[in-house]
Amino acid sequence: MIPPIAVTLGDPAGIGPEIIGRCWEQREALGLPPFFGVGNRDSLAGVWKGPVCQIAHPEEVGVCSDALPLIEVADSEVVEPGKPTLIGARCALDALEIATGLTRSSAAGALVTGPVSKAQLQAIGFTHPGQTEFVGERCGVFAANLAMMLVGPTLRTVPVTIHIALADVPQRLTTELIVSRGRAAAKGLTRNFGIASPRLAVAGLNPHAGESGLLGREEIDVIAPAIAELQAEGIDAFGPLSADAMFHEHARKSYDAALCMYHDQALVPLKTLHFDEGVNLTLGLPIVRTAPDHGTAFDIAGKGIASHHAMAAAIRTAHACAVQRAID
Ligand SMILES: NC(=O)C1=CN([C@@H]2O[C@H](COP(=O)(O)OP(=O)(O)OC[C@H]3O[C@@H](n4cnc5c(N)ncnc54)[C@H](O)[C@@H]3O)[C@@H](O)[C@H]2O)C=CC1
Ligand SMILES: NCC(=O)COP(=O)(O)O
Repeated sequence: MIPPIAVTLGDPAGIGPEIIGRCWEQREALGLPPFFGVGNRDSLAGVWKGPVCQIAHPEEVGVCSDALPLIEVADSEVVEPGKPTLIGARCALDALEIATGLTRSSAAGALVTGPVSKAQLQAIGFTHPGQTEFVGERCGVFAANLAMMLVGPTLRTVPVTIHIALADVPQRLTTELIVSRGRAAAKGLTRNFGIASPRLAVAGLNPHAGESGLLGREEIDVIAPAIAELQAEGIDAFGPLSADAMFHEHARKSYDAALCMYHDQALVPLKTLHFDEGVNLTLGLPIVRTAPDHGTAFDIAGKGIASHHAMAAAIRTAHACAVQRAID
C-alpha cells in the first residue's frame, strides 16, 4: 500500500494552487491516488472555491474524504495571482522542504512538485539550478548522478545538460556526464517502468550529428566515446543520431528514451507532442519525484484557464512509479 502522495502547491502566485484544486475535485474521473497538498492556504482559496481540510501529517489524509487535505505553510501576505513576491517564493521553498522530508521519511509515498519560478527562488538565495537538484541534495545524491526525464505517452527524453546557457553547452558536455546521465536513464527505466533492457537513442549536438566532423567534432570526440562506454556497461545505447530526425512517430518506436544534449533538444519534442500530459520525473533518487512539464504560467494564473492535466499525469505517474518500485 503506497502512502498518500505529497503535492506542493508551487509558487503561490502561479497556476499550481488552482490546478491542484481541480485535480482533487476531479480525482475520481482522473484516476488519481490519495494525495495531499503542501503550501499556502490563501493561495488556494483565492483561485479555487473547493473545501480544504487542514492536516498536520499524511496519516490524517483518510479523515478528509470530502475536502482537499492540506499541510499549511503560513504566508503573511495577500497572494495576487500572476504577481510573484519574495515571500511567496519563501513559502514555495518551505513547502518543498517539508514535502521532501515527508517523502524521504516514507510518510508520503512520493513527491510531486508544483511549478516554481527559478528567478524568484534565486532572488531569495536558492543556489540550486532547479527543484531537481534541491531534492537530490536533500537525498544525498550528487547532481551529475541524477537525470531529468520528461515522460509522455509516446516519448521519454533526458537532457544531459539542463539549466545552463546554450553558449555553455559545448564546454559542459563531457563524455563522463553523458555516461552518468545515460546510466541513470537506463537504471531509471528499469526501476520506474519495469523495462528490463532499456534502449537509449543518443542525440548528436550539431546538425546532421556533426556530418563526420564537418559541422562540429563533439559527436566524434565526446558523444561516440560515451556511447561506447555505456555499451561496454551492457546498456543498449546507440547513436549519435541526427536530432532533427529522431522524434518522428516511426523513430520513437525504436527506443525507450532519447538522451539529448541540451534542455530544449529534450523538451521541445516532448512539449510539442504531449504538453497537456507531460511529466518531469527525477531519476537517481531514493524517492519518487515528479512534476508537471510546465512552469508557473504567471500570465494566466487565477483566470481559470490553466489545464490541470499535466499535474494529474504527474500525480498518476508518481503513484505508478512508487508501485513499480515496491514490486522490485
Ligand atoms: N517544474 C517547474 O517548477 C518549472 C518551472 N518553470 C518556471 O516557470 C516560469 C515560467 O516559465 P515559462 O518558460 O514561461 O514556462 P510556462 O510553462 O510557465 O509558460 C509557458 C506558456 O505556456 C502556458 N502554460 C503553461 N502551463 C500551462 C497550463 N497548465 N495550461 C495552459 N497553459 C499553460 C503559459 O501560459 C505560457 O504561455 C519560469 O520562472 C521557470 O523557471 C518552468 C518549467 C518548469
Ligand atoms: N524545464 C524543466 C524545469 O524547469 C524543471 O525544473 P525543476 O523540476 O528542476 O525545478
